[in-house]
Amino acid sequence: ILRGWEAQPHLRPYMASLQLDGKHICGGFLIAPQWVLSAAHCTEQMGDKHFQVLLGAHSLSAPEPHKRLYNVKAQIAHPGSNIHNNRDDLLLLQLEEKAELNEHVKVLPFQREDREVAADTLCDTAGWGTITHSGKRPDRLQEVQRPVISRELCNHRTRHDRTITEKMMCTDSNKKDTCKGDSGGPLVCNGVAEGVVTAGSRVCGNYKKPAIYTRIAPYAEWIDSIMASRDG
Ligand SMILES: CC(C)CC(=O)Nc1cccc(-c2cccc(CN)c2)c1
Repeated sequence: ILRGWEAQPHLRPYMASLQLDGKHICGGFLIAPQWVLSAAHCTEQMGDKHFQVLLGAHSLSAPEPHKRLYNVKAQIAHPGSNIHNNRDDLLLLQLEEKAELNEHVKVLPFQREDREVAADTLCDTAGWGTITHSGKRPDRLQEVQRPVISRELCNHRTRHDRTITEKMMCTDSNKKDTCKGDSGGPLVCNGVAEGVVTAGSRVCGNYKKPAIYTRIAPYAEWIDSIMASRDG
C-alpha cells in the first residue's frame, strides 16, 4: 500500500497473509471459517511450494495472542485465470481446518448482488504489500481509502484502454494505491467486500494506471459451488 497508514490493530480481522517459507507473498481474506479468497496471480511464483495462511495478525513478525499460521488443504484458481491477463483472477484456499473465530479472526461478507458500486464511493483496501516504489515491505498491516472510478474512465485509451471487463472495477491510483504484495486483498465498501486486488499493469501510484479489482458478485455462484463441493 503506497501512501496509506498503519491499520488499527485487529479492526480488519478478516485479513490474511499468504506466505511461502515465512515470507508474505499476497493478501487474502476469510470468507468462511475454512476458506480464504485471494488472487490467482499469487500462485505464479510458488512453483511446487505450498502457501501457508496467517490469520489474526497485525505484525508479521511480532508474537501476537491470536496469530495463527494455517496449512492449506486445497488451492483452487478460477478456471478462467491465466498469466496473460487479469481476467477471473481469483484463488480459493481451503484451510487444513476451520479457523478459530474470535475478536481477531472474523469472516468478511462479500457482495452477492451484481450491481456496480457507484463512482466516487470511498472504499478501503489493506495489505502488507510494498509501501515505497523501491519495494520497502511493512511489518504491520497498512490500509488506504480510495474512490471508485467509472469503468468508462478506467477504460479510457490513456488508462487501461478497454481491458476492464464488467467483472472488474477500478479505484483512483493518484499517489495512494495498492502495490506488490497487496494482490488478493479485499476492496471493502460500506463493510462489504466488493472486489479482490489484482496486480493489473503492476504499476503503483500512477493516476494513469488506476488500481484494478476483480468484482466478487459475478463469481458468487462459483465460490459457493467450490465451498459446497468440498466437505461442507
Ligand atoms: C506473483 C505476484 C505476487 C507478482 C506481483 O504481483 N508483482 C507485482 C509487481 C508490481 C506491482 C504489483 C501490484 C499488485 C497489486 C496492485 C498493483 C496496482 N496498483 C500492482 C504486483
